[in-house]
Amino acid sequence: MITPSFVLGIAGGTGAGKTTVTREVTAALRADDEECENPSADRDDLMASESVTHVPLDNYYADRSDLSFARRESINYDHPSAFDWELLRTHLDRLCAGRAVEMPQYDFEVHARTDERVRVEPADVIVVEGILALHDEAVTDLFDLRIYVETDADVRILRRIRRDVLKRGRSLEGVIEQYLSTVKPMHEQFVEPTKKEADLVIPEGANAVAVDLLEAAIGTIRNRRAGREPPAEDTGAPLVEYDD
Ligand SMILES: Nc1ncnc2c1ncn2[C@@H]1O[C@H](COP(=O)(O)OP(=O)(O)O)[C@@H](O)[C@H]1O
Ligand SMILES: Nc1ccn([C@@H]2O[C@H](COP(=O)(O)O)[C@@H](O)[C@H]2O)c(=O)n1
Repeated sequence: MITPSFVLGIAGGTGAGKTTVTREVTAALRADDEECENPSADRDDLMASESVTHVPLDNYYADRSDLSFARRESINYDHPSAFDWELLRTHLDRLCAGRAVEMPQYDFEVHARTDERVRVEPADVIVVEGILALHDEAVTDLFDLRIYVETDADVRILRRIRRDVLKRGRSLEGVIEQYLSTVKPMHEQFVEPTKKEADLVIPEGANAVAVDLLEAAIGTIRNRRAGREPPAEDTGAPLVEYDD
């Protein structure tokens, strides 16, 4: 049984780059862990190693399969009430206690959970990522480090149009209508204000400097907790916060 030693929360607006930051930090941490355990590991070994558990908030949209497609299409998915916070809290508590969860999966094309559940095992590091990852106090209290990814609204909507049309089965008109009616106002009312909860603000999504800093900070805290000496090059320097 693994009891996680570090829980990271990554919030930010739609299209900000949260998933990309999560992917890069995860790859960096897996590479670090694999290198410690197996200095000659190749890329396939790295992909197979599971030292990080990813918890996307998107999988915790409330199950509204009782509603018609038309009704589900009109839900405000950027309001906190769209999420099943209770299930998320239960699952995070279980993972933090070293127990596996059956994680729901979400299908954006039909605005509903799929029938599939994926068994997710706890790893040494847990990354919780989503637009409102820093919204719920009980969830935020679990985080050892809180990140807010900040990207200009025009860049985010351009990224979102491309993604929603290509990958989420949406029309251009639909994306624009949803953005103006709910995504933008909810971002301003609920998402952006969570920036003040963050320990670190990362501009533009993934960038090499930010990922290196995150990796070093997580490594320092994990080493300290495990009672290990930091590597020679690890200065234990404090985290850097980016200003607006
Ligand atoms: N720093 C960056 N520079 C350029 N494109 C980026 C950057 N970060 C993310 N992207 C791209 O923007 C899109 C949205 O990123 P994603 O990480 O999925 O955002 P989010 O999870 O916040 O919605 C993706 O196509 C991704 O490749
Ligand atoms: N059925 C749904 C559920 C959610 N959305 C949108 O997804 C966005 C959050 O995901 P990101 O990967 O962009 O962070 C959120 O802004 C919702 O509007 C949706 O369109 N349909």
